Amino acid sequence: MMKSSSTLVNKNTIDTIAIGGFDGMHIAHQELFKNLGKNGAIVCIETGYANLTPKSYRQEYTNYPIYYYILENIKKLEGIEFVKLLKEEFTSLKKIVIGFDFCFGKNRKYCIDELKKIFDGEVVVISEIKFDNYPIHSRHIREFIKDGNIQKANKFLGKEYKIYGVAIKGQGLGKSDFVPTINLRIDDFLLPKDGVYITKTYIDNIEYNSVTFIGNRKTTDNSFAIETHILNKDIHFENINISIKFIEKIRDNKKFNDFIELKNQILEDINYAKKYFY
Ligand SMILES: Cc1cc2nc3c(=O)[nH]c(=O)nc-3n(C[C@H](O)[C@H](O)[C@H](O)COP(=O)(O)O)c2cc1C
Ligand SMILES: Nc1ncnc2c1ncn2[C@@H]1O[C@H](COP(=O)(O)OP(=O)(O)OP(=O)(O)O)[C@@H](O)[C@H]1O
Repeated sequence: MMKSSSTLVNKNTIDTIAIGGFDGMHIAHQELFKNLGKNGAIVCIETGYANLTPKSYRQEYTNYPIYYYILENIKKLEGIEFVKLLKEEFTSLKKIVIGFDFCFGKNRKYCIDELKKIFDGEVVVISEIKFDNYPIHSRHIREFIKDGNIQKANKFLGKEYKIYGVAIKGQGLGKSDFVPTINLRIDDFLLPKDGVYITKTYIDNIEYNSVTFIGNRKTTDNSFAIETHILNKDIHFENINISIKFIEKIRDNKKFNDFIELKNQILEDINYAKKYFY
């Protein structure tokens, strides 16, 4: 199926929609999308809290066009008004796909039964999807990421957790005293717990194996940094868009007694990552 941007699709052809916040576009969200059919679309309610796939980054994880609605603008609607809005927006609407816990409208007082009564088309309800008996939800994935439990987060996401940022100027110490790194500024995305991670880094759509450090550089200037070292390559960039996929946490951030100790540890981290990749 071709990827359909919402700007390219004729809204009047859309006959099925899935509704929700869809931060992370995780495994359970993808189960909903399986019911969208040929002329489906995703209606994404923007809470302002999405930080796994903020803004329009969700489109990367589906071929269906996504239409964004700001929660603040629709949360006071009565049930009838909400359904009327959907039918005005999608004039061929026949089917709505939602999860077991979907509620909407003023004070979230309208849930599945009300939707079935108000909407004159089909309402498909997906029962709670779990992984190893644990319910899959964006809020749980955020907690795994905040704990550095990347492997579990990735299992729930159904893909490797990916963040986007911009390369910025560093201290200039890496290349001379440690290993070369690309320093990053990350906005909007949830950062994994401070520490060192096995990662893949994407620059100009090229994938590089890497290790990434997140945290205060306790051993040097104590300032907060996100730095990625590309394995087996000495490349340096600034002001370029970069994305990073997290694979596994290697260790916590640490203060070392001197630069030599830190350098030795960084080399060990690199070796650990190389064993994963090669
Ligand atoms: C794989 C890796 C692990 C790192 N681990 C630590 C650490 O545990 N503690 C710390 O203070 N700094 C750590 N750093 C950050 C270094 O202090 C940092 O790369 C160095 O200060 C150079 O910074 P610059 O790129 O801004 O010049 C790590 C960096 C890398 C690449
Ligand atoms: N585990 C799940 N099983 C089935 N449906 C789900 C599941 N999680 C979410 N949904 C459905 O997917 C849609 C999007 O939900 P939502 O954005 O609230 O996801 P979520 O992962 O539950 O997020 P949060 O943890 O922030 O509540 C809703 O229709 C919701 O009912």
